[in-house]
Amino acid sequence: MKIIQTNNAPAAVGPYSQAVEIDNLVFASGQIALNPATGEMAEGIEAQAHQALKNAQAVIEASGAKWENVIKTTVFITNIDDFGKVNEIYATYFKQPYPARSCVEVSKLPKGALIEVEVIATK
Ligand SMILES: C=C(N)C(=O)O
Repeated sequence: MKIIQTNNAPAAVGPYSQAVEIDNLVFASGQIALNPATGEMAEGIEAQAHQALKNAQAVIEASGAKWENVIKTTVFITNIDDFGKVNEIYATYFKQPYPARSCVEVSKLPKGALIEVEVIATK
């Protein structure tokens, strides 16, 4: 098992690693829209979706896996009415054939985030 750590994504906001690699799989923790340079949360669902996806990509790339090799994602959003907006942005980060995905509405996310994105990739 290998722990992945990068300054190109926000530091963990709790007792977890940014990602854990085992065999040929990289399990990344959920990313919220904190700017890794400033620690500030992006504002609004669109900006948060971009930042959360960028953070997830930075973690995966820090592991040496390719973003194209993401196989499964989970998207947590605090308002399912944002589903369409999130899909539009999400689709710009992935090419077909898309990874498997679950998208769920949750009541609250850490630090008041509107979205959290979790990914699993192969190496
Ligand atoms: C942001 C997280 N991934 C967490 O708190 O677990």
